[in-house]
Amino acid sequence: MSLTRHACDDVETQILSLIPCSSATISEIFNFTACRQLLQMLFAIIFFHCSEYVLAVVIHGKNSVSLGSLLISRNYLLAMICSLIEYFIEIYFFPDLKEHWSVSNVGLAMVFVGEIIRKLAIITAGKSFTHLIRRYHEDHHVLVTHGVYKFVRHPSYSGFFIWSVGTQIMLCNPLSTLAFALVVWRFFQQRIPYEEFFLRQFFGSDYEEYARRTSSGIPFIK
Ligand SMILES: C[S@@+](CC[C@H](N)C(=O)[O-])C[C@H]1O[C@@H](n2cnc3c(N)ncnc32)[C@H](O)[C@@H]1O
Repeated sequence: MSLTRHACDDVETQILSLIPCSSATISEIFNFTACRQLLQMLFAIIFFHCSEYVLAVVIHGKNSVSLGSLLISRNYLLAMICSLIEYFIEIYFFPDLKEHWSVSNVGLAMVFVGEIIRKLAIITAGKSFTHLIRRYHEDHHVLVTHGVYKFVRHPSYSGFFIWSVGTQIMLCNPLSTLAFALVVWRFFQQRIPYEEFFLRQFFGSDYEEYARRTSSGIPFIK
């Protein structure tokens, strides 16, 4: 009986001795740097998705918009979760990596710039902008070549490219920065020719000429 009690006391002492240690570790992980970077990330994500949905409702009307306009896919969620896992592993094992504030601030600036370019594109294209690629021409779908579309053919994609890579630079996540750049680039490399196939069908030589004089807006994609 007294032996069992002794054993219990030992276990209790060991558990208690662990508590201050683990709370210190948690406060080390959630220091000022982590709180600021993770809050910035949270705001960037919430603002991006909510504003996509609100703009779609304002432009197309509530009845024509689904929750798909929040632009949250399974692969996107997976990518974001992986980037957070990278963040927590690195802040635990290499905390100094997250203290590169000049790098993180460049990422924050990219998030702002990317967001502005994307939203300018959506507002400029108005009803011609849909989250899903149109495969049939509709009367109100006109070729847009003014505003941000004067400078690049795919400003909303340029904006998203800058925004998404920016979120990872902001978190000082080297692996996810590289992975996001590659995956998002590959996604647009496949999507742009598909989208332009229909734009050429809808607008013929007008689109041909526009495409000839205007670059895509994504590096290494013609
Ligand atoms: C998700 S939006 C992307 C628009 C454009 N690629 C961009 O990055 O800003 C896709 C829809 O926009 C339409 N679209 C793309 N470029 C357009 C243009 N210059 N004028 C009119 N519609 C366009 C396509 O037909 C497609 O249905």
